Amino acid sequence: MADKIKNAKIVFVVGGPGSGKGTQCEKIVAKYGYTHLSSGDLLRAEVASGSDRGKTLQAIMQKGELVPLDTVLDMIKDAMIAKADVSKGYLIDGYPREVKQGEEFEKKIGAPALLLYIDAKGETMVKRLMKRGETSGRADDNEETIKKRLDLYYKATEPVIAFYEQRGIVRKINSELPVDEVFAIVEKAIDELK
Ligand SMILES: Nc1ncnc2c1ncn2[C@@H]1O[C@H](COP(=O)(O)OP(=O)(O)O)[C@@H](O)[C@H]1O
Ligand SMILES: Nc1ncnc2c1ncn2[C@H]1C[C@H](O)[C@@H](COP(=O)(O)OP(=O)(O)O)O1
Ligand SMILES: [Mg+2]
Repeated sequence: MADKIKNAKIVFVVGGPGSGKGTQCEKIVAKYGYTHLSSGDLLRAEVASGSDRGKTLQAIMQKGELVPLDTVLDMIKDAMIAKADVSKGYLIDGYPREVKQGEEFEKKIGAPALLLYIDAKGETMVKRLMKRGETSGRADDNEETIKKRLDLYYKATEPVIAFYEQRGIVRKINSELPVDEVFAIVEKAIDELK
């Protein structure tokens, strides 16, 4: 595995629910042609397939909890391998959500070159998610689940940022700004990778 993707940069995209991870990843794909892998999207695809595994996942996600580490890591790994021949870079969006996920990823796949920390205030994230919930059809974009996701983000995911800060690969992105202004900051971080 490490061999197949050795020349591709791995970028972790971390931030709270509704911070704007997916929005910025789309723009990175458009400009840089990186492969975008959202753990949430991969999980929702499994749910949509109607499989038994999907049903179990759906119940966990609806409660705003984390699905088992092995499930999500295997999905990401398979998706990375499938794109290995064409990828110059990978955006790993929504992963790691806890320090242990980062450690296991590095054991099985490789080390990230950069962590984009998409940062917005709690109240901003709640507002955006409530708005997104009007059209997203996502079972977890409701007030009760949003609150749980936010709590879990502060408890489990923020330590991930501190963990990678020690390694000097974290770039904090102010996601309170309009989308294009946020992207201008993101571009600088990606350009520095080259
Ligand atoms: N910089 C921004 N300013 C205003 N709204 C934003 C910004 N970034 C994202 N949004 C909106 O907030 C919502 C959540 O964004 P999304 O990219 O889905 O976040 P995440 O993937 O982190 O949950 C979306 O409806 C999106 O259009
Ligand atoms: N790395 C991961 N580990 C465990 N569960 C995950 C996961 N990534 C996503 N999930 C599950 C739990 C999340 O509440 C749900 C939605 O994730 P998401 O689509 O990344 O949310 P968002 O983009 O709003 O931050 O999927
Ligand atoms: Mg997202």
